Amino acid sequence: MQTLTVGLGERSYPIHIGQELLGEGELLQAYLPRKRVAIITNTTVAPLYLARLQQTLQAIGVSSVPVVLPDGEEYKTYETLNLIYDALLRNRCERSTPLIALGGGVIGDMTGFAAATYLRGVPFIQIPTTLLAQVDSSVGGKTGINHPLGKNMIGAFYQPQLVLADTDTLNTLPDNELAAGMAEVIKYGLIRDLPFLEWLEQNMEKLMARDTAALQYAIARSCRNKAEVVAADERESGERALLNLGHTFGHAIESGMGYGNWLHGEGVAAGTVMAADLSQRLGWISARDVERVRNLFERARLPVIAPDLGTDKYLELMGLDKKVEGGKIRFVLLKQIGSAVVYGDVPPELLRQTLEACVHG
Ligand SMILES: NC(=O)c1ccc[n+]([C@@H]2O[C@H](COP(=O)([O-])OP(=O)(O)OC[C@H]3O[C@@H](n4cnc5c(N)ncnc54)[C@H](O)[C@@H]3O)[C@@H](O)[C@H]2O)c1
Ligand SMILES: O=C(O)C(=O)C[C@@H](O)[C@H](O)[C@H](O)COP(=O)(O)O
Ligand SMILES: [Zn+2]
Repeated sequence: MQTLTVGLGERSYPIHIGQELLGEGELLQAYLPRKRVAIITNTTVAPLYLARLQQTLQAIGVSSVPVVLPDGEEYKTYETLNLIYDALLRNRCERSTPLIALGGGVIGDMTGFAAATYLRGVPFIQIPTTLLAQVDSSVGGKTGINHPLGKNMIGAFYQPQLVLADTDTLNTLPDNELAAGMAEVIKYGLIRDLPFLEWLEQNMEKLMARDTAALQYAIARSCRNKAEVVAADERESGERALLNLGHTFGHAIESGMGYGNWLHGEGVAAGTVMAADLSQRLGWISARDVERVRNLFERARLPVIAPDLGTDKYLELMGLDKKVEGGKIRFVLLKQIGSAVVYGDVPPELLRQTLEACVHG
């Protein structure tokens, strides 16, 4: 097992990464003094891992209230959030009752937001079971739900007390979901960790074949990158925005195509190729660099051609991005491979060229 820390003063917390952690009650014990928790999960993850977690909790004398939600990005909504509140109230969960998120990023984001708001705040623990959640969404405290007009539009910054990433849970993850997580892994290399990007280029086939040691290394290195960024800029007043590489385009793809039709990681992959294309049009990176980015996503079996929503639709959807300032869209772009910046002065003509070029490959 490897342990990292997200350094946020008295709100600092550990990330434990390793095999068979769902059975390690001692890692949870200190966070459950009142011996009762609510486990928020979904209809896919519950049959796989709920009983195992409940057994582990029982062994340390902790009882649990399971809350099993419908599965899918299309359920990351106000209505589903309300199902969590209903269950917590019906079961008389108190301020001292921690919530455990057992699942992927959708469950983690919604559980975190429920924890931030139920009784004005209860403790929560992340037990991420997808690659994406283990490398990204379980760390850093961005919580929330979607709005029909835009991704993650309603939410709060609210940190978990503990992240427990049991890499064995990835054994049941479908291939396309493994690939989706890889998009965020590649992101860290592109924005701030060139040696990691080079390692990914050397090891992508091993990772996609689920080599245990390679996956464990990639998860830990991703978490280290994310933890450093979050510790430096918890509420995204600066550097944290770099974690949004590919997301301005990607979120537009997700909402424009209808939530759940493109996976988040798939939107990020195609969106990152668009960001690379735009960076090239600005003269910052070369055509070979763009090809390098495209090639790595392809090797991770991710889409590199964006859906043709129409240029005006893209512009409308991206106009709702959370990074918009004074009506101007601010993009995360590549100054060079391994180094990103936030840039708000993209000439409209170049943006249109990218939107037209990237939907045709
Ligand atoms: N808060 C953040 O910082 C942050 C970061 C990145 C992404 N996100 C959000 O995370 C979400 C995407 O997360 P995701 O990719 O984990 O998607 P997800 O939560 O929808 O999970 C993907 C699918 O895998 C299933 N699943 C989960 N664990 C499994 C397992 N071990 N075995 C088999 N199936 C399993 C899920 O039920 C679901 O069907 C998006 O809503 C995105 O906006 C948030
Ligand atoms: O943690 C962050 O900060 C990120 O931007 C991580 C992203 O991968 C993630 O998709 C996040 O939810 C996007 O944030 P948003 O503020 O653009 O909704
Ligand atoms: Zn993301």
